[in-house]
Amino acid sequence: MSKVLVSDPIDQAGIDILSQVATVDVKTTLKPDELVNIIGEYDALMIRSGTRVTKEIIEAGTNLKIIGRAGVGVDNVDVPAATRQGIVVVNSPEGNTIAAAEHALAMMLSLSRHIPDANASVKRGEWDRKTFVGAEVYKKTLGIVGLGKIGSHVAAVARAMGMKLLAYDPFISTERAEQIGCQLVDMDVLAQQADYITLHIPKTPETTHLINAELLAKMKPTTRIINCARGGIIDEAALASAVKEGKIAGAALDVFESEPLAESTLREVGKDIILTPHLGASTTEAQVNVAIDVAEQIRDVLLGLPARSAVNIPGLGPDVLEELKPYMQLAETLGRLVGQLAGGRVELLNIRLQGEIATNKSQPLVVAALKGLLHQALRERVNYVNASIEAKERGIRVIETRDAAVRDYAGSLHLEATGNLGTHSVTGALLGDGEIRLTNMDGFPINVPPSQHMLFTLHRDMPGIIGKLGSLLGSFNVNIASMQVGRKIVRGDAVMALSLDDPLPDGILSEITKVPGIRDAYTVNL
Ligand SMILES: NC(=O)c1ccc[n+]([C@@H]2O[C@H](COP(=O)([O-])OP(=O)(O)OC[C@H]3O[C@@H](n4cnc5c(N)ncnc54)[C@H](O)[C@@H]3O)[C@@H](O)[C@H]2O)c1
Ligand SMILES: O=C(O)CC[C@@H](O)C(=O)O
Repeated sequence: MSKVLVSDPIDQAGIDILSQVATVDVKTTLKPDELVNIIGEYDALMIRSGTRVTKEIIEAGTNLKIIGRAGVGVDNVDVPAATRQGIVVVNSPEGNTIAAAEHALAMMLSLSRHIPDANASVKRGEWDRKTFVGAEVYKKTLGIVGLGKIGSHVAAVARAMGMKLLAYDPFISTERAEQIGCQLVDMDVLAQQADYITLHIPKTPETTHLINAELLAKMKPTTRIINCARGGIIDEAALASAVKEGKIAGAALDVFESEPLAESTLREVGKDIILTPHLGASTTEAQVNVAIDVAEQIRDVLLGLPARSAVNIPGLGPDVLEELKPYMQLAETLGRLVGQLAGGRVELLNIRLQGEIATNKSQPLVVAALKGLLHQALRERVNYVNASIEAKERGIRVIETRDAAVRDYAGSLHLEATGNLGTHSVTGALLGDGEIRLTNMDGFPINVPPSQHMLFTLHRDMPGIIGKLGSLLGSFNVNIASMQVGRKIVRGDAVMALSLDDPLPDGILSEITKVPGIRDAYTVNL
């Protein structure tokens, strides 16, 4: 049975799902060196934001197949190191969207009305109404930095509260922003005009210290900033000075450059800075959502199925996976087949996507074909995560073409592999019931389902050849399950595709090519 380590507090709903397929150990107080020492035992690791999954931990995780982040941000995982080792990294892109958006809105209102300090003063026995005079958000301008899932929900609620909306997001179209009721502007305009600025972007090299002393200097003295995205997007020292010196009115922060927040000038500023301990996703609802979402993906990967929200499988989002899932198996099967037909060292793989799969969302099919192609050499070491890297490192050139006009099946794939032993090609399609059909081999039309053990021959189409091959296989105690001949012209060249109940014994291929008329024979195990 597989073993899963849960190293941060995760809702029981997630543990229950994992327990269906694995032994689950919940250890939420491990120090980094303790995690390095035990991670080798586990097939999967499930975390929240508390565990930092470093390269050292990943390298010690020799059995790891998947790291599941119960939340959005994967900045606490060394994703390149995981990719290199073929470990899938998944997250829950939507499970805590509402929770994080509502926390940002709560922070905005709390900051405007001094709720945390007013509450503390009443609890101290005071009744001070002068100190806590606030500001309204109605008719004020909210500048949203990052108009993704959380930013869009914040926009919808803020609009309903009567706020005017500006947004900065270089990756969002003007039409999309207008749909949400936002005017797209550049960061400087947003900084100069907004009364409230809320951040909903990932932390990347481009966004680190996006809010710095220079930008703070452009803001109005009445501006308030909310950060429920990631620590480090704001230069904390510059922010603390700007609020202290009255250059801006205040800030509400849920996330910090280093967490837990150590000694910091942010604590010294008083009622105009509100701090919460990374609570954006901490609602009962969000924790159930993310736990279920990520646990289901870990379960699927441990069962050999693809994950719907893998962050390190190029192009494979949930919507794409839904559409391409049936074709992934086809691509991998054809990759395995053509790799074994080509034998030796493959240098070039031509992939043609035909019919309904000839779209620009087809990159996962290329990855699946490469995974199949490399299976012979790498076995279980190759997977959807590292197939492209492994192919590149082996010097395999990949050429991808698309032809939507081919309509003999709804969608079909044609793979041609060229290596030091020659060139071979296969085509395959899916039938209406999802069954795979091999429809062409080396240019000869066939119509056979793939099977575990197969034999292909290239021969001259002449009487008696099938009988001789059958007798030869019989003499080696190999049972034929099905057989089909594909030819272009009568008595010309032909291929034979045989499904066998047993693997071919060593040495039989050279006997097969001694049969008069048979030029070549290839054994394939799928
Ligand atoms: N505080 C919490 O507990 C909590 C909870 C959930 C999410 N988060 C964080 O909130 C952030 C947003 O999450 P989301 O689900 O909305 O993500 P998302 O991917 O849906 O949206 C992010 C948006 O940022 C934009 N963006 C990327 N780089 C940018 C740049 N350089 N400048 C401006 N915009 C840029 C993208 O185009 C995208 O629209 C993430 O950092 C996530 O980790 C925090
Ligand atoms: O795990 C958490 O509580 C925080 C999650 C949040 O930061 C996220 O990026 O999803």
